[in-house]
Amino acid sequence: MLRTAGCYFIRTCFTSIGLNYLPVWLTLDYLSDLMYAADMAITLHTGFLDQGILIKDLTRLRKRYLHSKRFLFDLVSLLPTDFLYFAVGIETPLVRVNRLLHIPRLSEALDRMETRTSYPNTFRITKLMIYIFVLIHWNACLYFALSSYIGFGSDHWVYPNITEPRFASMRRQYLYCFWFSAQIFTTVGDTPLPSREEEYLFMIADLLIAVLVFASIVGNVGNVITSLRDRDNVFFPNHELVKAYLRSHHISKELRQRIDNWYQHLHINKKIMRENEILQQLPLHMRTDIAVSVHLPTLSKVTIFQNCEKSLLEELVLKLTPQVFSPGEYVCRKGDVGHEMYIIKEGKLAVVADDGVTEYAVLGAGNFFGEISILNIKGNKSGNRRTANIKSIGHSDLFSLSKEDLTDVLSEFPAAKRHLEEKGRQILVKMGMLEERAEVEEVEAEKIEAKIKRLERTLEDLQTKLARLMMELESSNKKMQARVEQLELQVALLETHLPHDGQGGEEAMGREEGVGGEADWEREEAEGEEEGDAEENGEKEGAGDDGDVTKEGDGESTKSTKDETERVVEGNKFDLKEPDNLIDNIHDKEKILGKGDERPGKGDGAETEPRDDNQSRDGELLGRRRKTKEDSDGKDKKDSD
Ligand SMILES: Nc1ncnc2c1ncn2[C@@H]1O[C@@H]2COP(=O)(O)O[C@H]2[C@H]1O
Repeated sequence: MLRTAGCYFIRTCFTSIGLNYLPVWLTLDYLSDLMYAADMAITLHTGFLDQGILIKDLTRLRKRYLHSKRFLFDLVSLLPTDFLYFAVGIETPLVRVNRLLHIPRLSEALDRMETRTSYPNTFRITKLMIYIFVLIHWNACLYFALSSYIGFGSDHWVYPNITEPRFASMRRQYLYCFWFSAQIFTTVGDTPLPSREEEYLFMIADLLIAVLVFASIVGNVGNVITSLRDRDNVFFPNHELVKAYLRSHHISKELRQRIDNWYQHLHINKKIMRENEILQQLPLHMRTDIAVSVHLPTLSKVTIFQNCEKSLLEELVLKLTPQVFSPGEYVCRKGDVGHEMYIIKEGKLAVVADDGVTEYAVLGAGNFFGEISILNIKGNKSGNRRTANIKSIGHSDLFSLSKEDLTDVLSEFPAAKRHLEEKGRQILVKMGMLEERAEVEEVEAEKIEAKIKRLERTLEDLQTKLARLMMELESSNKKMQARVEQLELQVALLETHLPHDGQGGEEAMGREEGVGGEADWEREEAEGEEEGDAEENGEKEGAGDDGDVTKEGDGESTKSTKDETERVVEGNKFDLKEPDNLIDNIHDKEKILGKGDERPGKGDGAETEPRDDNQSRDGELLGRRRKTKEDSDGKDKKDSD
């Protein structure tokens, strides 16, 4: 594409160059045609993303390409217009003007490269330079063509006479035109004054384009510089701001020097401090992958994490915060409250005495420290305070891990926690800061606490069960009370209808029959209900059992509840049998009444008839009652079976 953009114009405008190198141009032309054809074939087979899914289906790909504007451009640009050479002659490259339709592909290709390159700013500047170069080249070609049209050397503005040996060579022709064009586009403006209208028009157009070119150069370069500064600001803390702050607060020269050194170290060694902030925009899984690939080598050097599962490391790696300490700087001081632990990525640190000189130990890459004060080790006399001073020997690169994050991670990985605690305990023992008796006491206290918690839980369970039983007992009592009241009512009704006055007439007996019938029916119904309730209770118990499967001893308690419920139901049944006895008593009374009728002196012959009627009715009534009772007994029996 670049070749087309460059060569087409040079061949057309610089006719001598075009003709002298004709075989070269023709070879290049047909080679580039072949490449365009290959490009079309590749485009036809290149998959595309549809809603994030890569489409590779050839029919869809073909349909998409053949219906696109790009296909139209590609097709027109490849039309074999070269056959027109036979008509206009081989020295007229204008017949291939359609090849210029490929030029938009150049910008497409450059844009695509820009998104992929690791150096976007360098690429942007290079792209800008290419565009400017092509523009100056085209303008140089047009200037030479216009000079040729006006006449070489006819005035000061046009290209000098090419018959002069100084200006005859092709190289000189091209270089002069390019220089002339570059002067216009860079707005240097040191060009000969135009004298003809065509020349003025050419210059006006060129100067207008030049303004745009210049503006775009300034704008693009400015953008690149700004984005470089932005990148620095994102990667590193803003030094300028800090400097201004330090100046305004009259900070001592020595401290300012230390801060400057620290900034220099960050920049020189490319220590990126705000990586968590930068990566924040990415989805979590990508962040994890990046963090794992960047920091895993350091973490896997740390002894406690060497045998850890990958998932633990992945969790940890996201929570690490990089920190850089300068030479002689204290990372922590003895007696301070500990809020984080540190893992050494690079550099050396010393465990020093309070004088800051005596070194107890030197820690290097892969070591960690600061865990004792944040782990709550039992028996640790210093509690949550730092047990030692840690001083950076040179510049040191550390990862800090906050107490909360460490506790979070370790709660899921007890083996790592034990390992850390063990190491901390060893140091404490060495320093004589571990109170072993206190440790044992703490363990005991923990055990007792756990026991109390267990007992509290058991007590709560028992209380729940007791409340349930009480409720059941109360409901059974209510039912029994209701039943007793019902039966008392029945007895009272029956007693009021017993013949106190010898008027055992039809009316009384009829009512008695009705009442007795209702009573029996009610009894049966009530018994049915009672049994239904008992069954329901049984079901409830069953449900209760299912719900409590995890609780110890529930089986037994449920069983006892069931027994009690059965006992309650049995009690009800026992009570229910009472009315039957009562009814039997009533029957007996009726029998006596019947017999009373037969007693002498109770009536004359005239009365015998109706009495017989009464007697037979009474007999019927009794028979029916017995039948009802037998039926109900039989039903009871069946039910109980
Ligand atoms: N003798 C030692 N050797 C190695 N590390 C130590 C020694 N004494 C203290 N430390 C570490 O220094 C840290 C200081 O803060 P911490 O007490 O939280 O945890 C301490 C240990 O991790």
